[in-house]
Amino acid sequence: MNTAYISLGSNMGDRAGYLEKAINILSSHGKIEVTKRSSLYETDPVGFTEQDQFLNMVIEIRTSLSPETLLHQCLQVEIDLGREREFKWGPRIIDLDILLFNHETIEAENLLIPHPRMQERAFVLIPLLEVAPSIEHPSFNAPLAEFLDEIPDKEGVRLWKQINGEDAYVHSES
Ligand SMILES: Nc1ncnc2c1ncn2[C@@H]1O[C@H](COP(=O)(O)OP(=O)(O)OP(=O)(O)O)[C@@H](O)[C@H]1O
Ligand SMILES: Nc1nc2c(c(=O)[nH]1)N=C(CO)CN2
Repeated sequence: MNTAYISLGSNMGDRAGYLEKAINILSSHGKIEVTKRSSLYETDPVGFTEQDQFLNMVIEIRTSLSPETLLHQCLQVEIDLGREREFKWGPRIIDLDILLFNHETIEAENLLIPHPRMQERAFVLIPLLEVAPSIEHPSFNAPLAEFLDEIPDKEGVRLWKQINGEDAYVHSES
């Protein structure tokens, strides 16, 4: 059985509803079990900044699927929910990125794992560290918490809805 981490984001329409639907569609696939889910974070857009704020979260899954089939399932969720790709880093009703797959590194034409930009993104690292506080980056062999320490724009990521109760990792703005 494989363990993987997936980042979900939405910045159009019923953002929380799209995240929930995406998780439901993934779970309805008999070979994907969602084992942990982070709180929801409202995040300032990174990259193309002239767009609405995102809701972001991370889930941990267990699956017997290969990384390629898991990617296919993630892309299928995006299609099922009606995502239209306007332009790279632009607004989207749903986006699913595979962050980590076991401790593997994969460099295929259509699939890069670990996700190449994950260690630069507070909107990824804060929810990821909530569900997996001591997880390491497979290529750098360093705890991902160390990368978060280096990111200057953490105030752009705010807790929106706590899912895991008092134990949730909460980035404090004060
Ligand atoms: N780890 C990964 N998870 C999801 N998609 C990946 C991954 N590695 C490569 N891809 C490829 O990226 C494509 C999706 O790119 P997309 O246009 O959604 O990028 P983006 O989400 O806008 O930007 P970013 O990749 O910076 O998050 C997919 O079709 C897929 O083939
Ligand atoms: N805050 C935030 N910014 C982004 C996001 C995202 O999910 N959240 N996704 C992007 C492309 O994947 C680009 N920029």
